[in-house]
Amino acid sequence: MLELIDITKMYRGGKLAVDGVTMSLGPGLVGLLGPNGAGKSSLMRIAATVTRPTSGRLLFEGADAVAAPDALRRNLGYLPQDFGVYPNLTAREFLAYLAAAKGLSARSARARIDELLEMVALTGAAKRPLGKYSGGMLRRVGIAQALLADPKVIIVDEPTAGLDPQERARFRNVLADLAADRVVMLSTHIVSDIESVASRIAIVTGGRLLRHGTPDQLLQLPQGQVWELLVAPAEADAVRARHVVSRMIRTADGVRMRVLAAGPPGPQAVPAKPDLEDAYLGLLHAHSSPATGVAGMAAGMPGGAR
Ligand SMILES: Nc1ncnc2c1ncn2[C@@H]1O[C@H](COP(=O)(O)OP(=O)(O)OP(=O)(O)O)[C@@H](O)[C@H]1O
Repeated sequence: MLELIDITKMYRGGKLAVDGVTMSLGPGLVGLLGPNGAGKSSLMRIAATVTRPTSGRLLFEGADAVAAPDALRRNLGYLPQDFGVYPNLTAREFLAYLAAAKGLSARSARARIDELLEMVALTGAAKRPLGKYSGGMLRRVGIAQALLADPKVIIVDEPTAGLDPQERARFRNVLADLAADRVVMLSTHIVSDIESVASRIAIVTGGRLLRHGTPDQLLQLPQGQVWELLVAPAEADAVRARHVVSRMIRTADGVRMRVLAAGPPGPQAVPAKPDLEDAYLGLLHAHSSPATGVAGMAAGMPGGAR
């Protein structure tokens, strides 16, 4: 439904924020995962037709959405990272104002706003001024405004930043429901934000798309290369210097470490079942240090995902 073809974005001053990204998105939730500064917001602004790419093509239902963005814009809900509200308006007034700006009639706007407030669990708070809302409630207003025109494509930029775990979970569930028959693109630098809800995950760093695949395909990458071991506190630094450590916990018995390595990182190491955090860290490491990267992770990906 939405295709990005060899997209690049070079800002004034020469910063290459997006470097040849190609991805094709159909219904489902795609999680754009990458560290700060990876180019996620730039890519999302391009997909939302807010910024023009320096080169490359953006197609919506096969038609050029850079030269003629209106068809995509009519079908788009976008929640930018720096979403602002009018603090003196209530949620209902704010949504009514935006609905009018989008050209919805007052009557259909009223019905739609009721439906959306219910969906994001804000019906009870709809008459309170937005200035009195928590961060999580404001994000939910942000999602409601993105859904006003019942879009086919929903783009949300780091929507869970600053939310508590309960709000994060609620937000994830709302987006997962929406993704049943829509394209939902969500960016984050936190693996757990998307691991339970994304049908596909795109890993980006330095403006490049490292991998785009299903969670199962990504999980294949560190297969056989994840280990757990318990070391004395004095040995932990040496292990960290040699290997990618995806987790470590200090316990009464020593330091329990989870390590990515082609072979056992120590005599007591036992193999562990890879998770997405392992796959993500392994890919980032293989990209930044291809010579020492975890075996096979810089090369092709099983399942043909890219
Ligand atoms: N308008 C701009 N002008 C110049 N450079 C920019 C501009 N916007 C972003 N950049 C730079 O482009 C790179 C990618 O930024 P971007 O915001 O797209 O990344 P991100 O992955 O969304 O990061 P974050 O999670 O920190 O928002 C960064 O180095 C950033 O400083």
